[in-house]
Formats: sequence, structure tokens, C-alpha cells
Amino acid sequence: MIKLDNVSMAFRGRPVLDNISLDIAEGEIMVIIGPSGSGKSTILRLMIGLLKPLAGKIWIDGQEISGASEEELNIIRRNMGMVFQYSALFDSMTVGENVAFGLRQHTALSEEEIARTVRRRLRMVGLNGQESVMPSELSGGMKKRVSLARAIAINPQIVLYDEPTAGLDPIMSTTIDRLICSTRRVLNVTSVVVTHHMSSAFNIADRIAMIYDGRIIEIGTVSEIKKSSNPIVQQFIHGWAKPGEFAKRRSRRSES
Ligand SMILES: Nc1ncnc2c1ncn2[C@@H]1O[C@H](COP(=O)(O)OP(=O)(O)OP(=O)(O)O)[C@@H](O)[C@H]1O
Repeated sequence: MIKLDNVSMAFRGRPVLDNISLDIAEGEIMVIIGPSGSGKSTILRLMIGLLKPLAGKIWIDGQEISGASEEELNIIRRNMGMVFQYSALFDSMTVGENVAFGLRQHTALSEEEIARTVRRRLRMVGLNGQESVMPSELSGGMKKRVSLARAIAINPQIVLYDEPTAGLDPIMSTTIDRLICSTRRVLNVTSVVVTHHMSSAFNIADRIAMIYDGRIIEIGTVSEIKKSSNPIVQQFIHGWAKPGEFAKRRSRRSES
């Protein structure tokens, strides 16, 4: 459903991604992890065509997008929803108008049909009847849920999530994790989730890809990642602070 083939990216001559190749199957939840600044959000922006790669090719549902025109990209994006890092709701619009936004832009649905879809999507994310509330009245977790309802309003085949649980308490994070999984189940969407929360990654992922130094240094199922022999992966997933900490712990354990 999503394919990156030897994709490289640089900003002002500074390399960020170096020959990334990734194949994400239809209906799969792929989680991308990696240190801050390693290029995770850049991968999402490349996938949705907001950035063009310096080298390499990107396919969305069989269509190559790195050479696509803005018009072609707009058609491809109708099949994609994005949940942004800071929810990115339109503050001057009600919750209902936010969720309806893509439907008004991309479909010819009647106002009645739009209202019905908005109601259904808000119910899916546990915000039944909140159409007339303003974003400023919502908690961070509720905003994320509205953002998800907006992303799935147009019935996309693909949903990209940029740190969907950032800034949320553990219970709300679990709620969002469950919503990502139920969205996949109900709508059969392909999901790409960038997160810093390892517990979320382990809860939701079919596969996890770890980015480090511009490359994918490990990719696999949750149990494969947990068993990775790469010390950088082990250090990252355990949150060990210093480079080399993993090796030190291992040698301490073998000494004791
Ligand atoms: N539009 C841009 N112009 C210049 N540099 C950029 C741009 N977008 C990203 N970068 C740089 O590219 C690198 C990767 O950024 P990116 O946001 O993809 O990282 P990330 O892994 O998502 O980080 P974080 O986990 O902190 O959100 C960073 O060094 C960032 O400063």
C-alpha cells in the first residue's frame, strides 16, 4: 500500500534520510521510532507529498508520487488522513466544522449527509454530540480525538499519525492507542504511526521500524524488536540514557 524505494532527503544540504526503503502492507500498522530529529516526521511528510525526496521513489497504492503534480497529489491525498502532532484543529471552527472540513473540500455530499458522517465519526472516537463545542474548550486528549475523527471523515485508505499520544496522560494515551487499532479494524486503513512512547508502539504495532542516523537500523514485529541484538535499539527501547549503557549493563550482568 505504501512503498519507499531508496529514499534520501536533505535540508539545506544537510542529509536527514539516507536510502530508506520500506514496504507497508494494506491494513498494517507500521510504527516508526527513533531519536528526536532522526527524520520520522519527514518520512510522514514525504508519504503525503508535502515534501519531495532528494532521491528515490515513493508509491501510494501503486501510484508513484515523487514526480506527481499538485493536482495528482490532491487526488491521492483524498485517500489519506493525517493526525498532526499538535492536533492542528481550526480554532475558529466548531468541532463539527473541523470534522466536516475534508468532506466539504473533497466530496459533493449534501449537508445532511455531511452531518450524518460527522455524527458517526465523533461517535467512533467517543465524542458523541460534541459538534457545537469549540476546540478551545477541549482537553489535549479530546483534541487528538477530534483530529482523528477529522482524519477518518473522508474514509481514507491510509492514516498517518504524528505523535498521536504526545502530551497525554497514560490513560488517555491508551484510549488513543485503542482508537488507532479500532480505526484500522473498522475501516481497514493502513496506518503509519510516529511515536516516542514505546508502550504505545508495543501496544499497537504490527511492525516497528527504527530510524537512526538517517537509516532504518531495525525493522520487525514487536517481539523481534524486543529481541533485537542491536545495542542502539536496546538502548532506545529501554530509554537508557548514555550510549554504551546497554553494553555496560550486559557486562555487569555477566559479571554478577
Ligand atoms: N523544513 C525543514 N527545513 C529545514 N530542516 C528541517 C525541515 N524539516 C525538518 N528539518 C530537520 O530535519 C531533521 C529531522 O526532522 P524531523 O522533524 O523529521 O525529525 P523527527 O524524528 O520527527 O523529530 P522529533 O522526534 O523531535 O519530532 C531535524 O534536524 C530537523 O531540524
